[in-house]
Amino acid sequence: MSHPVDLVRLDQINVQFGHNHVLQDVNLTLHKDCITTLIGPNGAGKTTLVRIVLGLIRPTRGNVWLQPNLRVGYMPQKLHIDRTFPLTVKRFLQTTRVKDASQMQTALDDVRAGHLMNHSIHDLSGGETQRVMLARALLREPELLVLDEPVQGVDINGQVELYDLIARIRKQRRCGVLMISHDLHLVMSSTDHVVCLNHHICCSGHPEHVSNDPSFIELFGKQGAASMALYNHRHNHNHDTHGDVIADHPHPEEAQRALHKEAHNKECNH
Ligand SMILES: Nc1ncnc2c1ncn2[C@@H]1O[C@H](COP(=O)(O)OP(=O)(O)OP(=O)(O)O)[C@@H](O)[C@H]1O
Repeated sequence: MSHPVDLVRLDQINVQFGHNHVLQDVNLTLHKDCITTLIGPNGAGKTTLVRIVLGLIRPTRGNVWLQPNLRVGYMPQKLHIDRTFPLTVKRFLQTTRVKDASQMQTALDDVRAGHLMNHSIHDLSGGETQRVMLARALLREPELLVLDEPVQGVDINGQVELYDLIARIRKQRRCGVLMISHDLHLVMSSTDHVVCLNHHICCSGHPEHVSNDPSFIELFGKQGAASMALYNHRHNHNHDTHGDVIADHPHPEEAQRALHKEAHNKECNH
């Protein structure tokens, strides 16, 4: 089992805006080749935590360590470009330091948007816009990719595709990924590590472990938590013609327990 490579270490991070204590004693380590997803209710401090990682704000208290010269690719929540400002995808990608056409084409191909190079940025669908923003973040050849709600404004099929794409990019590039998500169902299959944040870290770990954690259930309600547990239920037992579980196969609960154990061992592929 190889040792995980740390990209970012946050130690006892506190952030206060006036009297608003937004982050309290947050410890978080981001690893190479590991997708970490931040989930939590509105106003929980997720974007604030991401901004700490990006160095956009300083914590009121606590330490931030980044691997020296860490290359970070950032995909913001939304693109704010005036519709009256004519801008092609190519020109948008050129707003990075990269001007090389083949590099831009590769980044677009990697997010399955190779055909959009000369399209106007204003005419793209929600899913296409997110892909182009992802391509722009990839142009930095990031060792850490930071994605703030990457599937916002994308229809449900597009959301599944985007999460698959992110998982594939991680596999290809072996970068670390930090993303914020509200998609309690969808995120489960494409993340290694979930951090449930509500000003402090309520619970964290492998998605299947977190979905059964009492503090997670308290935060998202039984229904939300149960739907995720259901989503994660892999059908690793057989039924007879009446629908009963066949005895010589593991009972679902036993199988689920075994799965948790296996999942703990496999977290972050290490
Ligand atoms: N620069 C700032 N100055 C003052 N207050 C801020 C600032 N940035 C964020 N806040 C406050 O901090 C709290 C957390 O905001 P943040 O955007 O981190 O939450 P979030 O979990 O990302 O929310 P959402 O899911 O709604 O995007 C909010 O109450 C917000 O108003």
